[in-house]
Amino acid sequence: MDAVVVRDLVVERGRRRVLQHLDFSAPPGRVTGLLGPSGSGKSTLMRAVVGVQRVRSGKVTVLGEPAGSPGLRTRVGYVTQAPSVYADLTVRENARYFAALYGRGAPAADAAVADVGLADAAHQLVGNLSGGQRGRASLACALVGEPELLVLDEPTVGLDPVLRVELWERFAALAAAGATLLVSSHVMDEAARCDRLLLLRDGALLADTTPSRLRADGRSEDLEQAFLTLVRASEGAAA
Ligand SMILES: Nc1ncnc2c1ncn2[C@@H]1O[C@H](COP(=O)(O)OP(=O)(O)OP(=O)(O)O)[C@@H](O)[C@H]1O
Repeated sequence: MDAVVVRDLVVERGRRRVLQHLDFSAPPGRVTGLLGPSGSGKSTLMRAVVGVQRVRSGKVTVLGEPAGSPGLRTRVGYVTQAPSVYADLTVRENARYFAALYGRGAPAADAAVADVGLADAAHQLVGNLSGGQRGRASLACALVGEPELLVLDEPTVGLDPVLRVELWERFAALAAAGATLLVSSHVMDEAARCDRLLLLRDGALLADTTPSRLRADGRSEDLEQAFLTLVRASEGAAA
């Protein structure tokens, strides 16, 4: 069974149609990357998957249930671009607080903090951390519940290259252990680390593909170049 199934999804925000008749499914135990330029609708689609976005029409099914169902609360982890951790608690206290909410103990919390590379900062108040560190603290709090589906909105923004690579390795390990990840990015070199790629442009799905298929279809080893070739081809087809 696919972990996420989206059928004919239409979302309007303000007076604009920001998602236009999207159809896709995300397989379990895989990292599905959601890529596209700023404003293409990545965050809106993630909000629809976690059930916090009002939709105009269409259907979003997550782990076999309608998106946003109460039964999904502990099965789905969501990390937004704005870190959602308590500034007046330390990193460790935050992780332990979320661990308690998920019925897990302190060792699980400490392991999640280490997983995001924050073991050395575990005793620091979140309010004193850098933006990138705060984002990782937020990620640790989502990981601690070991959700079956992790929805991560641009989790590597503001991180140095070493940390970015480490986090992507962590995502791959989570998927190998059975979790499903939906991860957005506007950096095409991160696309190479995904099993599946959804390329969004102007709220429409330009391609539902894999890194190797994108390279072949876009006739370039460079994913950014291949993506641009697809964009130009679609613009040519629309003209
Ligand atoms: N609260 C809102 N009210 C009205 N329109 C909105 C709202 N939030 C987003 N939009 C519009 O919806 C469209 C999609 O935005 P969304 O945030 O989903 O894009 P994105 O691909 O995640 O962008 P980014 O990479 O910059 O976060 C954009 O045109 C944006 O201006």
